[in-house]
Amino acid sequence: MSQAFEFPQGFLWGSATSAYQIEGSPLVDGAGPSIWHRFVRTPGMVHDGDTGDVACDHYRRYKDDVRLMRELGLKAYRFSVAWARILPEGKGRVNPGGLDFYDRLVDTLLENGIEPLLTLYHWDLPAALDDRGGWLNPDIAHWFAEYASVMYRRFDGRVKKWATLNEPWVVTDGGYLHGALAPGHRNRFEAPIATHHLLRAHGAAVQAYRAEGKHAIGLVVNLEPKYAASDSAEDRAAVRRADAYMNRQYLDPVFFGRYPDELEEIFGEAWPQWPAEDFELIRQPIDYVGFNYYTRSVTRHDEQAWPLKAAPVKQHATYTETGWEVFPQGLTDTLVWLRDRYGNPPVYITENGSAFYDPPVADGDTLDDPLRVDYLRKHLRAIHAAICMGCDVRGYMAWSLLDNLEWSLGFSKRFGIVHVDFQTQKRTPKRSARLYSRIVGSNGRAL
Ligand SMILES: OC[C@H]1NNC[C@@H](O)[C@@H]1O
Repeated sequence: MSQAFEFPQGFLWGSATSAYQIEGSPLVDGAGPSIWHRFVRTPGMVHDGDTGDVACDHYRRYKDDVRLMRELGLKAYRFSVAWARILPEGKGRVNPGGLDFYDRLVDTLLENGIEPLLTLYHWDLPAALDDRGGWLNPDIAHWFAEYASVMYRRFDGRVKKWATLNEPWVVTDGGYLHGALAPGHRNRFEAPIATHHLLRAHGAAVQAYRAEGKHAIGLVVNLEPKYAASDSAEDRAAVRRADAYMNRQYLDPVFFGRYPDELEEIFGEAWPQWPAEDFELIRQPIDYVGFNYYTRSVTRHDEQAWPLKAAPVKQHATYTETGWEVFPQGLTDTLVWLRDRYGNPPVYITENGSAFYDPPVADGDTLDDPLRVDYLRKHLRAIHAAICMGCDVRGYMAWSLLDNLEWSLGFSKRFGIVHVDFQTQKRTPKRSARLYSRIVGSNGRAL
């Protein structure tokens, strides 16, 4: 092992999942339906008609999965809570059965020396709130803060790292602009409204945490660095629009209390004006940034590309099964960008991983996944390089612990470092899991 890639002492090594993608049992023990429980039943919206009705059956198998994390030597586990298990109607009546499940999960993690990192919202809005307009209803900031407070009071003694939202950009772009994700709207007037209400909900939940919590709370964003396809003014302007829309649209309001100027250019008449007090709520200081990294985009001007007038340019490179270029340098570049633009905030890589075709499970207890091994090694080295440049990166959560439901792609794309046979629910660590275990155990020296 080399000292070349040793990470700082206390660097937090773990893995990540989300409720709807792995739990199954969506309506048991008093839970209410989520918008994904509905969306997967919309013909044609999810690959092969796959649903989260069973998924990885984690709701019932969580003890085995925690044992698997312990055997891999993981120190932390990032998971999300299904809001509709806690508040079946999204607000008002609290469901003891839902709280009890997450009690069991958190206690099992702690008994196994694994730190829980809890995300309050990972896309599975209670359907009852969607019936009231969901992220388009300004009252959702209060509904979300009410839900968050129920969770803080129950778990803050055991959970020390909270996140309000996972990837608000995906919620808005997928759920309200392009319609590929729940609730499946395609409306350029709704998208900025959903964005703003997501940010207000984030701020309200952080404000509630400051009144009730004693530890750390942050926001998880997906960031995708944009590189100009040429040095032309058109392509550089396209990069600015794409970067504003995907990367600065959420962090600028949180850190600066304002949206990037490019968004009014992008949305035009559909871009609302918001009252100043909203930004005072949104810009509540956070304790860390959760950064989900997968890929970059080489971007050119495209007059026909709605609404950004920007389009990706394919590269001569390795691409994952989800069509994402493998580009570890983008992770280093974006960490440096975060350091310089937002004052070097503490950052946890809350998701990073890759979907590649996995051959059928080999005999014995490991499945070979060379492309994912290569992706993992190169991206961890990219993080190490950023740390050496002074970026305050404090942890890494591999996406994902398990193969799971990749939203509208169903079970067709496998991100897990552990293979799941969805017929038998058998878990089989892949070679990437074995490597990751050695990296965790040596704090990076095995890289
Ligand atoms: O596409 C891979 C992952 N990206 N971030 C959000 C997760 O829910 C996805 O599975």
